[in-house]
Amino acid sequence: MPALQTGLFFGSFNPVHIGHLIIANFMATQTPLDEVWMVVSPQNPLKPKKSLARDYDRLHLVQIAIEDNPQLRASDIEFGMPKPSYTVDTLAYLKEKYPSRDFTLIMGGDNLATLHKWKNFEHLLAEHQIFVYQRPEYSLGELSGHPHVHLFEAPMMHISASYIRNCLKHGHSVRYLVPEPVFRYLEKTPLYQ
Ligand SMILES: Nc1ncnc2c1ncn2[C@@H]1O[C@H](COP(=O)(O)OP(=O)(O)OP(=O)(O)O)[C@@H](O)[C@H]1O
Ligand SMILES: O=C(O)c1ccc[n+]([C@@H]2O[C@H](COP(=O)([O-])O)[C@@H](O)[C@H]2O)c1
Repeated sequence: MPALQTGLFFGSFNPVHIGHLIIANFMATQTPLDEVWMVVSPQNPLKPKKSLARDYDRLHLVQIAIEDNPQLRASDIEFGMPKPSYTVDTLAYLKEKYPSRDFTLIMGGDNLATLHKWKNFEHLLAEHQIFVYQRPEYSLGELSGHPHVHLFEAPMMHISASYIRNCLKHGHSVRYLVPEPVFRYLEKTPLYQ
């Protein structure tokens, strides 16, 4: 049987928003990938931990955002691993745990531009394909010419989790910026006030 092609979309998802979901769905339906796992990172090595909601709250928001889509899955694989989360270590663990899957990394052009700062990025690139969606406001950097880097033009929303947290902090509505179940959950449970 051919290996299942699984895309890994890593992020803090603090909180998940429609910009993330548009990318996950695009990659699951318009590329050779069979499915996309949204991997919730407890701590990004290059970002401050400040204003980060608890791991399981962020995971729950991703779960309720995608529960009706069989091609998308929320993953807590990094919760039990050493912090901060280095992607190369997570991939080594996943490869061992799921030998019948091929894992491809999904990232935005902004992340590709700083990939040379990631732990063992040469190994990451040698072992895995990377599907990159272009973000018009960022240049791609030197690694965009690597044979394992594949560029895609996906629909893009100009929003970020920081913008959403800021709206919530000031009591502004985030309706339609996040999926409806996430909006309803955040109304009842003020994670970012
Ligand atoms: N609007 C968007 N469209 C496409 N990709 C996005 C968008 N916002 C974030 N991403 C990408 O999604 C991944 C996970 O992002 P992350 O969880 O850090 O969200 P963020 O919205 O960038 O958060 P923050 O504003 O807190 O930095 C990253 O690779 C990031 O580049
Ligand atoms: O492995 C690394 O060295 C590394 C350095 C920076 C970021 N990452 C991962 O990349 C993911 C997306 O990063 P970001 O900055 O867009 O939130 C996040 O899950 C991080 O754990 C990984």
